[in-house]
Amino acid sequence: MSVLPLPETQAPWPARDALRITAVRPIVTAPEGVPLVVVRVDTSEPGLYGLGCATFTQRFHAVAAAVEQHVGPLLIGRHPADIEDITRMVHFSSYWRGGPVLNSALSGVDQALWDIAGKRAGMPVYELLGGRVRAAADTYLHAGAATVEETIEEAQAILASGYRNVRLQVGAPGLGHYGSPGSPGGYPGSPYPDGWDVQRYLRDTPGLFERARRELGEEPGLMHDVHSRLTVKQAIVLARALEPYRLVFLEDPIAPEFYDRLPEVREGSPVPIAAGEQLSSVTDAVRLVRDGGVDLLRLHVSSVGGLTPARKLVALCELTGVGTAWHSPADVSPVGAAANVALDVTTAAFQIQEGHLYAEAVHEVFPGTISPVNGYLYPNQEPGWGIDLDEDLAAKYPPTAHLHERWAARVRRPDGGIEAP
Ligand SMILES: O=C(O)[C@@H](O)[C@H](O)[C@H](O)CO
Ligand SMILES: [Mg+2]
Repeated sequence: MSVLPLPETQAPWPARDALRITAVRPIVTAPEGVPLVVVRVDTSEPGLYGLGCATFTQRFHAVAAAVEQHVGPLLIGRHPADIEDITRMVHFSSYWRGGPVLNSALSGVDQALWDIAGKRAGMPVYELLGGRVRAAADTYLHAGAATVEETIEEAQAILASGYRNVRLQVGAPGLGHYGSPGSPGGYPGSPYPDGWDVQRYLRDTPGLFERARRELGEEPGLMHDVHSRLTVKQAIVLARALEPYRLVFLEDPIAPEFYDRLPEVREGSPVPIAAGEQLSSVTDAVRLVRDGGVDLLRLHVSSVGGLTPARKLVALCELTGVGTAWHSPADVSPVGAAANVALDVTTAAFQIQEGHLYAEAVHEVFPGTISPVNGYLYPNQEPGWGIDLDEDLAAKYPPTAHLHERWAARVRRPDGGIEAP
């Protein structure tokens, strides 16, 4: 990358001091098999750098190239304090803007700049955001097995280890089921025997929750992820069938292509609707909140462009009575997970945080990775995100094609037609 500042991308105001951005680069690493993309922004002050999450695991090469070739050079020579201006400049300068690739790249630099801001101030990012309104973020883990019995057992183990909330998914015939193992050849007489059958899913899912309430009791918070493959009416039928089990939320009932119909789903649903992890447009997220499409907004913070746009959406939620439940499974880096927690503990809109127990290798590559304590995620107390990246170790875990993408490619109905995965 050229180290020469581009005159056009510099601020038209004098910087307060001599600090400057000197380098921007992506680091891709897969310590638990999931390719994670992190951006490192270096400055003219020795030892002062920031890390940001740019993970779009299904298209990680494209994000890395966007950072390396397009976004990074725009930042050289800028003072790292101008986060708002820099991110607007990056966003608008491509003219055709947004989308998950460019927004993930933008998120990487944005979060890295917040990390630098925290390090300069000697404050964790949550203090820069105005300080805490709660001590920690309550979280949930996933239970998902081939049978109802095994799923309940997994849930029991999660609850026994200190969590109060658990997401339940149960397997079904075929390979297209989300969040739990299926079985090949589930529909032997069909054109595509590994297919996924919506009627079977609509029949099985309420049974899982009926059994869960019976065996887990009334106390645990329960949630379920449809993974975006129902019609509006099917979603309402499912939501009504789940009413007796008092879910914390029903997630992604319909595909993002039909989000303008989410208000209908929400209107007809007796359980809270959570959606938004697939959004890569701030404007679309605003519409979702403004038009009554969600009880809980579920951002993948890097796909909307980072902390800067996310905190504005948080404010919108807070001011309009909508909750937040950020996306954070294995395909968010520990830096992104820390950004989630910073938002969680600084807004009254927060409801619940998706949690993931990172493999030991992830903790080694990213010292400071937040671990839940009794099911709560506490923000790090160190300046910035409080998370580092051991690049030598990261290089020992080269990325390969992500399994999620290969799974998604064969989600079809038994008749062979592709489903939104
Ligand atoms: O809510 C969730 O954790 C899932 O929807 C995953 O994010 C999705 O499979 C992509 O990794
Ligand atoms: Mg989901």
